[in-house]
Amino acid sequence: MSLLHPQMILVDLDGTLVDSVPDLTYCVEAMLARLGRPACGEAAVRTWVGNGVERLVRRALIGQLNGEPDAVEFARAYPIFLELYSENIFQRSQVYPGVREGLAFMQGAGYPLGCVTNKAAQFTDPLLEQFGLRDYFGLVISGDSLPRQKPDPLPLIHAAEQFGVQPEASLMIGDSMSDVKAARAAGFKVICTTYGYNHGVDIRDSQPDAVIDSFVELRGLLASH
Ligand SMILES: O=C(O)COP(=O)(O)O
Ligand SMILES: [Mg+2]
Repeated sequence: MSLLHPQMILVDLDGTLVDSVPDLTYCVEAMLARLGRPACGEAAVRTWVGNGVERLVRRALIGQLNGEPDAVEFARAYPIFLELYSENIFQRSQVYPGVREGLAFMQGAGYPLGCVTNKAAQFTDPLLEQFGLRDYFGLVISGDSLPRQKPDPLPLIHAAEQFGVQPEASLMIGDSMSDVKAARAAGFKVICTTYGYNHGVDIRDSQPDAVIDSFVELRGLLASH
């Protein structure tokens, strides 16, 4: 592939910048324990992350990706999870190797950067701040910032408008099929990480424009001006 030269780059958070599943698992399992239910294990949580914390809690209650839990049980469980996660956003989570180098490269090359996540804003901001990542981004859009989240293209189109850049001149970097679907629907190019969370499916099946094992590989894919 020839070097990409977008005018703006959006980056996903969970599974792309930060391995947040250890904290999410801790909170899901603590919630299940309070409800008198057995633990689900980290491997399952890894396949359930990506569509926001509300979907994560619904999936944990039914023990699978698709379907709906009992409404009364969900109404009991969700506030428990929110309380737990607000106190355990970053304690067990880590920035993936190569991410800081990749962000510094993109910033140094003059690319305007935004973060677009399905994570709720009350958790996004402290997580980015804690790891010193917030200042790379001129714009942060969370899962509840707009009426619709990824895979809907709305957050990507909104971000392009805010930066004053055409979607066709924009790039999304993410880890899941939601990132690819949102990017395609918005008219963005898309690069995916191989290490993130994609519901247990190989992200190559979604045919992103390129895949990377680490953000350091962005040097070889993006023009450095
Ligand atoms: O489901 C989540 O909260 C994670 O969302 P993200 O991968 O869009 O950051
Ligand atoms: Mg993600």
